[in-house]
Amino acid sequence: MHAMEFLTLSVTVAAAAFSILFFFLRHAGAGAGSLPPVPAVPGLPVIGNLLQLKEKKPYKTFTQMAHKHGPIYSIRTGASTLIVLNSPLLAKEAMVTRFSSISTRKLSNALKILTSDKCMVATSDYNEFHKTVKRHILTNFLGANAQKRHHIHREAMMENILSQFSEHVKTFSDLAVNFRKIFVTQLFGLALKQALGSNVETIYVEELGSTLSKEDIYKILVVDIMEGAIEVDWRDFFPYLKWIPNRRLEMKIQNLYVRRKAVMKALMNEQKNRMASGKEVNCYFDYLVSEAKELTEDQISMLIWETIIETSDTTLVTTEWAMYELAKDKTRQDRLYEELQYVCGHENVIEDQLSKLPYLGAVFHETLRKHSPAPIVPLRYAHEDTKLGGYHIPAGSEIAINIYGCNMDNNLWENPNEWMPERFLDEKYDHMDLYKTMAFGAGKRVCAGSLQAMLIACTAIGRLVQQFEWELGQGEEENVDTMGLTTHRLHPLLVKLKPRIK
Ligand code: HEM
Repeated sequence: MHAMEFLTLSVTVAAAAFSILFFFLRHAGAGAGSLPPVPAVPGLPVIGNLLQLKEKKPYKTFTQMAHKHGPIYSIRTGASTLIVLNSPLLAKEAMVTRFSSISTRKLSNALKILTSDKCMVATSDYNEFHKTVKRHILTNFLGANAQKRHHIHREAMMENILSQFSEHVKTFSDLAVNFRKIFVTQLFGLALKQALGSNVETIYVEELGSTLSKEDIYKILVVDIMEGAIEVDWRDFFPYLKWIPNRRLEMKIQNLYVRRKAVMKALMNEQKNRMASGKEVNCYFDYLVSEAKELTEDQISMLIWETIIETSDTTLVTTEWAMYELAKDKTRQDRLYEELQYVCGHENVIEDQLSKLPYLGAVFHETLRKHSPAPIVPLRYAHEDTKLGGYHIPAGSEIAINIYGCNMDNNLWENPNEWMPERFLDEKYDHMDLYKTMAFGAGKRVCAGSLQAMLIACTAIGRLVQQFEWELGQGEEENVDTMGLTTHRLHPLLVKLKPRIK
C-alpha cells in the first residue's frame, strides 16, 4: 500500500473509532457522570440569568434563547440551575423516557401555599397520593365514561351560551359583545355543577361575614388564585435567604388561601346538607364523600377546587383564541362553516359528530399549538442524576419544559407564527389524536382533562360558527397581549356577531 494511502486509511479508521466512542459515551451505555454538561447561557455573578427573564413572558424569552443556544441549555436563576427544553424530542425524553428521575414537582413559595403543599392531582409528586387521587378524578370526572355521564351538563351550558349571544344580538345588534363575559359565566357554572352538583348563584360565607354572588365566588376561586400563582418571591431564587421574611407577599398569598378555603367550606356545607336530606346527585363531591374514605375534609376541599379551576381556565383560553383567529380570518371561518353545513345540515353540531369534522378538529389543535394555554409545564426537578439529549443532568437541577417553544419550533412547523389549521389535515395525523402538539404535555402526567377540553371547545366553536358570522370589534386585531406567565388574553375578546340565515 502507498504510504499516503496508508496514512489516509489510518486517519479514517482512527476518526471512525473516535466517533463511535464519542457516540457511545454520549448516547449509550456511558455513566451519566461522563457525559458533557448542558451548554450554559452566560449570565452575571450571583443573580445568574435573572435579568434576562425580566420580560415576564419566560416562554417567549426561552424560545428566543433556543434560537441562539440550541434546544437544550441551562440558565441560572439565582442559586438554582434551570435546564430548559425547547423541542418535542427533548420534552418527550424528559416526560416519558426519563420520567422516573424527573417526576418530582418544584413549586414556588406562593404555589406551595396555594396548592396546600401539592394536595392536587396536577401538582402532586408521583407517589401513592397521586395515584389514588388520579384514579378518583378519572373515575368520576374526567375519564371517557365519566364524561359521558356529565354530557347533559355540557349540553345545557351550550344552550345557555347560544341563547345569551342571541339575546345580545337582538338587544344591541351592532354593538360588539364581550365574548369572555358570557362564555366564562357558563363555563364556571358547568364547573360548579360537575364538582358540587349545583350551579350555585349565591352563597353566605360565615368567615367572610357576607353573601357572595357567583361573580365573587369566581373571583375568589379562580381569578385571584391564578394571579397569586404567578407571584414571584425573590426567595424562590435564593433559598439560602429564606429566613428573611417577605411579609407583603406572605400576607397576600395567605389571604388568598384563607378566602378560598372559606368559600369552599361554605359550598361544601351546602352540599352536605343536601346529601343529609337524602338527595344524591352525580357530582365529584358526592363521589369523594362516599367513595374516598381515605381522604380528609381538607383534601376533599382541595380536590374539588382543583376541578373547578381547571375546568374554568384553560378551556376558556383555547376557545377565546380560536374565536379571535376565526373572527380575524373570514376565509377560514367560511371553510369551517361549509364543513359544518355539509355534516350537520341545519341541526346543531353535537359531540358525537366531532369525529366527522376534521377541519373543526384542526382549528382546535392549531389554536392549542399557537396559543398553548399552559406554555411551560409546572417546573419539575431531577431527584437523581440522569441525562437528557446526551448531556449530564445532575440531581437537583430544575427542569422547565417549554411547551410554547416546542409548538413554535421552526424545524417542525412551517411558518409557526401563522395560524393555519390546514397543517393538521395532513394525512400523517390521526384525526382523533388529542396529542398532535405538546399542548397537553406527555407521558404519565399528560393532561387528564384533554377529553373534556376538546369536547367543550370543539362543540362551542362549532355551534358559535353555525349560529353567527364573526367579526373582530374595532382595534381587536392588535389586542393580543397576554397575562403574565400564561397565554390568557389580557383583555377580553370583543366581537361583532351577525346571525346566519338558516
Ligand atoms: C386546553 C385545555 C388544557 C390544556 C392545554 C392543559 C394542559 C395540561 C398540561 C400541559 C398538563 C401536564 C402538566 C405536567 O406534565 O406537569 C396538564 C395536566 C393536568 N390537567 Fe390539563 N389542560 C387543559 C385542560 C384541563 C381540564 C379541562 C382539566 C380538568 C377539568 C385538566 C386537568 C388536568 C389534570 C388533573 C392534570 C394532571 C395530570 C397528572 O398529573 O397526572 N386539564 N394539563
